[in-house]
Amino acid sequence: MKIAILGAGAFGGALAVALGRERPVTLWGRGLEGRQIARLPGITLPEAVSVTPDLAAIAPADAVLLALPMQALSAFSADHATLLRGKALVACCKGVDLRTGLGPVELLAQLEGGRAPAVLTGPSFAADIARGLPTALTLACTDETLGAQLQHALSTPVLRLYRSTDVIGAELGGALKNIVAIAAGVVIGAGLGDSARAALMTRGYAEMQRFALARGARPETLAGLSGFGDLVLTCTSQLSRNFRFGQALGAATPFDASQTVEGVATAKAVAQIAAKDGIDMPISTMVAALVDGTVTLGAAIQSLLTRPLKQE
Ligand SMILES: NC(=O)C1=CN([C@@H]2O[C@H](COP(=O)(O)OP(=O)(O)OC[C@H]3O[C@@H](n4cnc5c(N)ncnc54)[C@H](OP(=O)(O)O)[C@@H]3O)[C@@H](O)[C@H]2O)C=CC1
Ligand SMILES: O=C(CO)COP(=O)(O)O
Repeated sequence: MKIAILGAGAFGGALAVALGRERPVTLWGRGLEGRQIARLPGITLPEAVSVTPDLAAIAPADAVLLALPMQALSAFSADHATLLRGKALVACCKGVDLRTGLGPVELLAQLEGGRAPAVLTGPSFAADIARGLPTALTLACTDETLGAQLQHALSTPVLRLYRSTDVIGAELGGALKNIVAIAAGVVIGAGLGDSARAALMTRGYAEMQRFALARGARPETLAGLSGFGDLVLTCTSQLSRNFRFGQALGAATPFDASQTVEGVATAKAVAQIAAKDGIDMPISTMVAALVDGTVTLGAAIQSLLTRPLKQE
């Protein structure tokens, strides 16, 4: 299976490093030249990685990994539908498209004549993958045969892929945990303490399950790497941009706007869907309001703490 990766940011670059240590792989990024990845300081791409700024160069690939920010995926895949047609597409982004309310797999499935798209998601910081540290991810695809082929093609001795057919559960776990990570960052930034963060994570997980199950996800997927696993990682590490963004919000300090923080747009998308479908999502709704500036930090905290007492 010939593999191409689209997007030479942190995650695309890290996947190229990991796979390129084992097999040939093509990495495309706009304006990409040389063997350094701007978002991965100190990392050099292995020799087996062919680097190109020319998208046509990925034409021979059988499998294409799309490591782009979620909000760029819809336009990008539509613009390059002809090139992507017939290939095994693997979404590597975490989020919900704000315009359509769709996840990455659902967006890619809209391309005509395509094979069942897959999603690669789970607890994995690009910096860890690029350093060759052990990582476990979920590869979800409704086509079991293709899923197994991708699992083997994309696993390495230190990058272990677990297979699933629950693409909705896998993509929603990765999308929703970013919202909770922003909220966890707010809790820590505002000085509310580790106990409050644990409570927030637990109630956030309940919220993730409520939303994902309503959309057809399986509970065990949410309890796996792509849900619970990534929630724990992202809510507890300073390496997470979503967590750091929330922390800055909670502490009222500046944050580098050039960073990709997927939870911002996804919180808005999820809050809209939850309101329309009548799903109780207090944390996501509050994060959406907070990032929109329609509620103050004090009011957001107060609103979550004064919800009616209920059974767990
Ligand atoms: N970083 C991580 O640890 C992990 C990230 N992910 C997920 O991977 C996805 C990508 O994130 P990440 O790599 O970290 O983000 P980065 O900000 O590091 O990189 C994003 C890349 O996408 C490119 N890009 C943005 N918009 C477009 C577009 N319209 N057309 C073509 N290329 C575009 C950027 O190019 P340019 O620089 O030219 O703007 C950049 O190379 C996210 O959904 C994230 O949640 C998943 C697991 C781990
Ligand atoms: O998804 C990630 C880890 O699994 C990366 O998290 P951030 O996007 O918050 O940096």
